[in-house]
Amino acid sequence: MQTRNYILIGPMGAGKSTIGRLLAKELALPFKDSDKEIEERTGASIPLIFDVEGEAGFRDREQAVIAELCGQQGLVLATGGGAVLRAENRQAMRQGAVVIYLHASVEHQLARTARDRNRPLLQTENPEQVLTALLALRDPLYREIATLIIETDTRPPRMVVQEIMQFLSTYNSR
Ligand SMILES: Nc1ncnc2c1ncn2[C@@H]1O[C@H](COP(=O)(O)OP(=O)(O)OP(=O)(O)O)[C@@H](O)[C@H]1O
Ligand SMILES: O=C(O)C1=C[C@@H](O)[C@@H](O)[C@H](O)C1
Ligand SMILES: [Mg+2]
Repeated sequence: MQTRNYILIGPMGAGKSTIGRLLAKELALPFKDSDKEIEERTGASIPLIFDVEGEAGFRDREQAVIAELCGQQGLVLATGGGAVLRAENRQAMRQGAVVIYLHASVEHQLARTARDRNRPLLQTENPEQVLTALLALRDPLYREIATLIIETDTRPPRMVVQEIMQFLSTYNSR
């Protein structure tokens, strides 16, 4: 049962990194964060990678990391908000994994990302407009590969984890 991967997808500020870490503790599985993994392997921050290589360069690095981590077993993996953009990533992520879409409204995404300068796509005059456009484009892609969708606007991280665990208790015993 514990050999499958548990993959968190969803927009910036949905809580993938925060909830992924807590969920990994609950499941007693190793936790990986594709954004962190990219930074460690590149030896550069995400903003610097975007500056030097552009978003396309970042997406190439992201694809390589996702392919490798999805090839492993028994991980909890928090992905970046744009990891679903490439069909190759969607295919790799849905392969034998439980894919959990953490949903958050633009209002909550905005509040949760406001003070963090580490997200290059939001360093603009109007982050609300950017988040709205990104969610419209990506929401169908998140839904396409989701095993489970959880609303995070009204639930603190621990409650989100509890809900995931409740779902898994029936899903894993099928
Ligand atoms: N359910 C929640 N309720 C309130 N605050 C939350 C919730 N989930 C996460 N947060 C807070 O929102 C901020 C962003 O969370 P986090 O970094 O986990 O998002 P993310 O989905 O990993 O974003 P990214 O796609 O940019 O990596 C953090 O400060 C975190 O504490
Ligand atoms: O939503 C996105 O496209 C991104 C989200 C972050 O997790 C990082 O992967 C990066 O800042 C891009
Ligand atoms: Mg994250």
